Amino acid sequence: MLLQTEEKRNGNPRNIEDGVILSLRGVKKHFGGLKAVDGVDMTLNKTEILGLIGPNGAGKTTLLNTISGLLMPDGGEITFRGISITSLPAFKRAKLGIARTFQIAKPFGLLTVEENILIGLGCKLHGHISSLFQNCRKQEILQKARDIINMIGLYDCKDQPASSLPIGLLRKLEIGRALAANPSLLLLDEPAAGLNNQERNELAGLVRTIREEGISIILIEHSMSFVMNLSDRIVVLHRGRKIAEGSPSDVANDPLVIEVYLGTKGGKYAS
Ligand SMILES: Nc1ncnc2c1ncn2[C@@H]1O[C@H](COP(=O)(O)OP(=O)(O)OP(=O)(O)O)[C@@H](O)[C@H]1O
Repeated sequence: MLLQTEEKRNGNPRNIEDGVILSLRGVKKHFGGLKAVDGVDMTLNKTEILGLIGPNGAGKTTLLNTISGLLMPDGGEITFRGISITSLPAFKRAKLGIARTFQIAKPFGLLTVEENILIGLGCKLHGHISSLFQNCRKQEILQKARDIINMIGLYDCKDQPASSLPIGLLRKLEIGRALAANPSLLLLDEPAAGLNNQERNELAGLVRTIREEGISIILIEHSMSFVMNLSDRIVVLHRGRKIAEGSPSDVANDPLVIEVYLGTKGGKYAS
């Protein structure tokens, strides 16, 4: 098995409700008078792909940031694998198994694809990259890096500097770097933005493979075909509030979602 999730490492996960890996209750994040996230309740099931959609400025990235710990919520409770993480800093959430990608991929451009993945593995396993090259587990770590590189489909360019990659491959590398942290929850912020159809299809295949490895996924995306085809369930945000939740077709048929976000393009996903 390529990646070991917490469940696979430890047998039964600690103390979590049946099937639920992440739970948000009344989560709020305000910027001055702006209620960017305004009391959101949400759950994520194990190995579920949850699409998070809504108009620009709806609060999607802000909500993701409160889950990853980049932002501390101003109210509410976030539980991950049965543990309250509401006030934990980002690095502690990462240690518990939450990894993310950003809207703009920022790899170490001068380093190769493989070195970028090794940094993720080194930070996870040893705390500092320099120790990676001295320790006796070098072969094992290199093998893990190769496994991840194979999984993201970048083996042929593993020795190329990251800065030389086109955007479709950069997005995969960004995901590979997140996988190096051995997460059980992966947060993807607009991974398909700017990709052509072929790149999107490849990315969708990768996301499905990651789920098959036992990893739960929250996916923010404006590409409706991408998110509707991939997601088991969709949550719709508008002005910081959850306005709808359900299967892709339920959400596509929801009059309020059609009014504030999907418009007529929702019809295609309504069957
Ligand atoms: N650090 C910040 N300081 C002040 N306002 C912010 C900050 N971050 C986000 N906002 C505001 O919060 C609101 C929600 O932003 P957010 O980026 O979460 O929306 P979004 O749904 O992800 O939008 P998009 O689809 O355009 O990425 C917006 O009005 C945004 O301008």
